[in-house]
Amino acid sequence: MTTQSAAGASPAAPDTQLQQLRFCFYGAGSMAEAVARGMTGRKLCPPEQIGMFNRSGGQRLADLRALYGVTTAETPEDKDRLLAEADVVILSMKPKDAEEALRSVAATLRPGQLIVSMIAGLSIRTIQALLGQPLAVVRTMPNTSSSIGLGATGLSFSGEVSDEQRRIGEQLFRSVGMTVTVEEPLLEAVTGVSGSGPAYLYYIMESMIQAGVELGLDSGLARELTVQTMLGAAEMMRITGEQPAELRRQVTSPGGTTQAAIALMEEHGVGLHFRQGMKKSSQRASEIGRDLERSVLGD
Ligand SMILES: NC(=O)C1=CN([C@@H]2O[C@H](COP(=O)(O)OP(=O)(O)OC[C@H]3O[C@@H](n4cnc5c(N)ncnc54)[C@H](OP(=O)(O)O)[C@@H]3O)[C@@H](O)[C@H]2O)C=CC1
Ligand SMILES: O=C(O)[C@@H]1CCC=N1
Repeated sequence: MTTQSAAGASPAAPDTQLQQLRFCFYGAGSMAEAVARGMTGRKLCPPEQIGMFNRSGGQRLADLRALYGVTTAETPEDKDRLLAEADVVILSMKPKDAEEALRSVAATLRPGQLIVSMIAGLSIRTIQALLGQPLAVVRTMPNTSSSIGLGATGLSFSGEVSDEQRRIGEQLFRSVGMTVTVEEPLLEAVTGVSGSGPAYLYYIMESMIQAGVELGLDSGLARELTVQTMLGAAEMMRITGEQPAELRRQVTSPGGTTQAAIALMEEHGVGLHFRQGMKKSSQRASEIGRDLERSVLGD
């Protein structure tokens, strides 16, 4: 029943068509910066063709200009111009700000522009209702690793998206990592796995470093060992194609140290609670989407 496909284990080469396009990030926070940094790092298009604005302006926009060479806007007129001139508008505000933000630009956007949303939970149907017209929408769930070209992004397309626009959406996120295409309802699962995913791994690494220090290691050393271990384990899975259970078996000597650690973790339900936490992220995305849909569409 679902379309699920993956592309781009490593970022795609710059695309000549994307070089011509104008992008506008509506919202200039962590996620907008992560994708813009990936785009400029990969030379997806000349940096001045990437527009960005936020609510508060000031130092944040000055920093983004200095770091990435992007174009920013502070006045309502300049924001409107960036939006109106963009081929691709990337919605990058928090879900709580989306309703007001989208309604306020409904009259500025026009058919032919591609709307890319990174907003957790917000459905294509709700976006189109807020914009007051059935514009072409790519709903996505990226993650912060896009900033170094190692993102993982789930994509879903509205019926209005042309083949050309679909390619633009895919290439945009392939330029900052790998992409998977799924039916829209599965974007909540992508949120639980890879959208929130970097935070789980940072959380594990925080614990590993803390335990290393409690065991007597210098904190810098504990950090280096932890990072290399995480990198090595991820690369082992990628390069060997082995199941993680098999790779874990290879580390675990009967009656040895790893077995003692895993047995204690299992006894305390670490794996179970980890899975429950991931499902909670996905459920939360659904709740956010339902609340917005109810507020906008009254469903
Ligand atoms: N962070 C992550 O790891 C991921 C986030 N997402 C999604 O990305 C979106 C952005 O998240 P994140 O970057 O973390 O959030 P941030 O809070 O870092 O950034 C939100 C940005 O939106 C701006 N904004 C809000 N309202 C308006 C408005 N009316 N006009 C102009 N700008 C506005 C804010 O401006 P100001 O600061 O001036 O108020 C800020 O620049 C969210 O919807 C989230 O669900 C998706 C995947 C991963
Ligand atoms: O925490 C959040 O709501 C966002 C969406 C996925 C990652 N961060």
